[in-house]
Amino acid sequence: MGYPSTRPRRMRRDDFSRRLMRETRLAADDLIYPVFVHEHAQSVDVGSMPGIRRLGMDDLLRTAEQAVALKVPALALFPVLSGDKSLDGREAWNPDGLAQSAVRALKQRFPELGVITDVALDPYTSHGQDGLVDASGYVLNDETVEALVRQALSHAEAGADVVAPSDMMDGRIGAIREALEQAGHIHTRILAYSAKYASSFYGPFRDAVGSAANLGKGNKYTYQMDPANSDEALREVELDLQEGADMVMVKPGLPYLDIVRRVKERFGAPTFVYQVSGEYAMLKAAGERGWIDGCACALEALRCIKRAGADGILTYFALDAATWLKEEAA
Ligand SMILES: NCC(=O)CCC(=O)O
Ligand SMILES: [Mg+2]
Repeated sequence: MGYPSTRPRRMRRDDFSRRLMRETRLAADDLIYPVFVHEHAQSVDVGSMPGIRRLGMDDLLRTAEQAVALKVPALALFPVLSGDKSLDGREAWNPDGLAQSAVRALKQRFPELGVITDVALDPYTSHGQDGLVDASGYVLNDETVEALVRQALSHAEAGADVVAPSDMMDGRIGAIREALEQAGHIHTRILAYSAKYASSFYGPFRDAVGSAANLGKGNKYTYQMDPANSDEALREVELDLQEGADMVMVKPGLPYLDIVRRVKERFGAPTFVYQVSGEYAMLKAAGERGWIDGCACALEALRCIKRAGADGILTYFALDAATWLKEEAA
């Protein structure tokens, strides 16, 4: 027999056999669209995230309509406050606050669209941290958890389908789950940001929600995870699942796919990935300069996140990607 004895290229030769042996598929069903909503009627561009705007209520509803039409299953809502920031972030659990009002408006118009809310204090605190701080600036765990419980309950009462604690306090999933059960919100899902790393890729997001100036030179190293760690992510995910999380998340995405793979293999739980603002900004910027094919690279990144083990992806490309996928299939 001649050399080579095996020819893997046979299966790659034609489109039909490439399609037959494709191991994973990216679909609109896999995508969650993060949206920024603010109090003003006019929408405003986010400079460091081309194509992304802080939405006024009308545009938020228009965006939701597009998501429904493209079969994107859910939106993740991030409020941008201009005033009302305080040391303890109390606006976070105002039943008539921006997030709560946006949830009500969305669920009323688009009951079939999943609405995910962010549970964390950073959009609401004058210091830009995700929780309450002591005199030295240290983020207090148990006091913060109490505030997060109030915030999560106010979201559930407004009609949120999923509450997503993104704060990384210890024990908050258990506390929120117990409070939801006691209040009769037995159907409210919890998407836990379980392995959220202290990443520099969040920069454009902090511009978008306007917490960058509040945070100043501060950092989140005392609660978000060290990018050097992997075993710690498994311990965090295990705790959140024990405490009652329905879904877990790894964040950011592309530089953390080893974590995604370990989490999915170890626990087999619904596992989500947040392709964060910095990842989006890099792809957009290089695409706009013509240095890469922005659309092809975005779809490739999303496919790789899926291949690593993600069941779904929070991505600022969600609507674009759903459109491109539709065009590909046509
Ligand atoms: N809770 C959301 C974030 O902290 C940042 C997400 C991003 O950078 O896109
Ligand atoms: Mg934890």
